[in-house]
Amino acid sequence: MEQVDVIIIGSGQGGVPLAADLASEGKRVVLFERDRLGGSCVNYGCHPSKLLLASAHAAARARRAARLGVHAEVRVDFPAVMQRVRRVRDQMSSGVGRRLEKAGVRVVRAEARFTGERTVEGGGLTVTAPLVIINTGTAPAVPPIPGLEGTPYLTNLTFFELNELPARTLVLGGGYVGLELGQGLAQLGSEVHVIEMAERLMPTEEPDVSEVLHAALEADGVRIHLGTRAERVAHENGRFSVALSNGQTLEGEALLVATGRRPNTPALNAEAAGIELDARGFIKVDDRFRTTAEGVYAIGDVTGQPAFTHVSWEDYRRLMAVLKGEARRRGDRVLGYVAFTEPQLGRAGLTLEQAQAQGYKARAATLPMKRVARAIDLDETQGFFRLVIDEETERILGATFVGYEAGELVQLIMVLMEAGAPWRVLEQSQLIHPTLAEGLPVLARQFTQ
Ligand SMILES: Cc1cc2nc3c(=O)[nH]c(=O)nc-3n(C[C@H](O)[C@H](O)[C@H](O)COP(=O)(O)OP(=O)(O)OC[C@H]3O[C@@H](n4cnc5c(N)ncnc54)[C@H](O)[C@@H]3O)c2cc1C
Ligand SMILES: NC(=O)c1ccc[n+]([C@@H]2O[C@H](COP(=O)([O-])OP(=O)(O)OC[C@H]3O[C@@H](n4cnc5c(N)ncnc54)[C@H](O)[C@@H]3O)[C@@H](O)[C@H]2O)c1
Repeated sequence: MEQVDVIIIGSGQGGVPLAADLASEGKRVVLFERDRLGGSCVNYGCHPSKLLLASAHAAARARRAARLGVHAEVRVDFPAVMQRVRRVRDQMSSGVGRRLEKAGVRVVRAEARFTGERTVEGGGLTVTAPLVIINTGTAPAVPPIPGLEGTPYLTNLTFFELNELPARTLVLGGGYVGLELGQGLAQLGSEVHVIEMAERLMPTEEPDVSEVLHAALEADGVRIHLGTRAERVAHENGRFSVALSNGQTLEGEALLVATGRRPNTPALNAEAAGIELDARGFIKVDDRFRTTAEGVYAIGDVTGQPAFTHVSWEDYRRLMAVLKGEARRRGDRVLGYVAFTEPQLGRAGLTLEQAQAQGYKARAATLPMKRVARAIDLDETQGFFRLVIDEETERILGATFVGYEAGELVQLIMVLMEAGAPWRVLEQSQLIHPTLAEGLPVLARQFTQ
């Protein structure tokens, strides 16, 4: 058995910079990765999906330009779209490999499992270290639908290998993955059906968010089936047929399963190292990323926190500070995220309902995008800006922006929240005309009434 200084399992968003920084400090670092370097975001998540959406949105915007008096004939070269997706993805993944190599990290391309306290085995190597960091992320959770197993259904792991645009695509799940990829495929020319078991799309978001996204997807030709589940799947002669609990049967050449995630912990043999998992199999950590085993830390999606790349990456910075003995914590940060649908959903902090449930004397103001001059200029008037404040402290508690490029704008609110600024800062700001951001002081002014 070899002794090293640090073992990292998984080359996810936090694991790679941690490995590189610690190795650059002169530590002997071994990193295990069983799949492609760079984790889900680079290979199967954020980037391949946003590369695909860049093409899809270009097609949709070109079609929408007719409303502005500009008529374009749109022809999608799907193989070229997918070649670009894979080319850029591969460049990003190779870049991760070069970064690790340059920093002097010893990369073991194999699945890792614990064999004892802070002792890990993989690829024929057994190593032990005083510090072990788990960054193993999540995998698609595939529901046990009769007939599904053994069919060539797609998940985010296989979707980006598509070479031909499916004439009809059935998407199971109307959450982030289902809506981004479902709308993207529709804009590229597939006939898309989204099947969601909840009564609305994006059921974890506010109801009027679901309404705007529902209308936008329908306008792109997506057919939406709510409050229904797939009960049986069959695949014959290259065609899927999915029997729904509402009695309908849908057919398609592709079936994308996007029904949520499960933690990558079964292979870890965590109990051998004294690492406790929660009831859903995520690794239990405290506010300093410590697992129940001394010297073993976990970061990123595998801890069951909101599953976003920037959260995992920020975990890396905070864990580095914790390891240096600084009084840094895991939880004291503003959570924001974006769904890259068209229009986008940009979220920061708490919704009104969440704030009230936490005991705040919360108040919300909403401004429809059709009252923002720039949105009218662009003919992009779907959606709204919503701000939630604490009436007692005047602090901003959260925001929901649905609209054109709303994901860029919501970050302005995140910075104000991080600074602890009161909503009056927004209200008093003279922002630039005509921009979308100019709507924000108008929104904040509602609190003066
Ligand atoms: C389709 C899709 C689109 C997304 N888009 C966005 C987006 O736009 N923005 C955003 O912020 N987030 C997005 N996400 C979420 C984002 O991808 C994750 O939150 C992010 O990758 C953080 O992951 P992580 O660092 O926890 O680990 P991951 O990136 O999941 O990496 C974990 C790594 O550990 C490896 N591993 C697992 N078990 C073992 C083992 N036993 N031994 C060795 N290696 C192991 C895995 O192979 C993997 O490479 C998207 C996700 C999906 C599925
Ligand atoms: N832009 C982004 O940042 C981005 C994009 C994609 C994914 N992600 C991350 O990845 C995570 C996973 O995304 P996801 O879309 O896989 O999960 P999700 O939890 O967002 O959505 C899954 C949806 O599937 C539905 N569902 C579950 N089982 C079903 C069934 N049997 N039949 C029909 N519907 C069913 C759920 O009600 C839910 O609406 C997200 O929560 C997010 O954290 C982020």
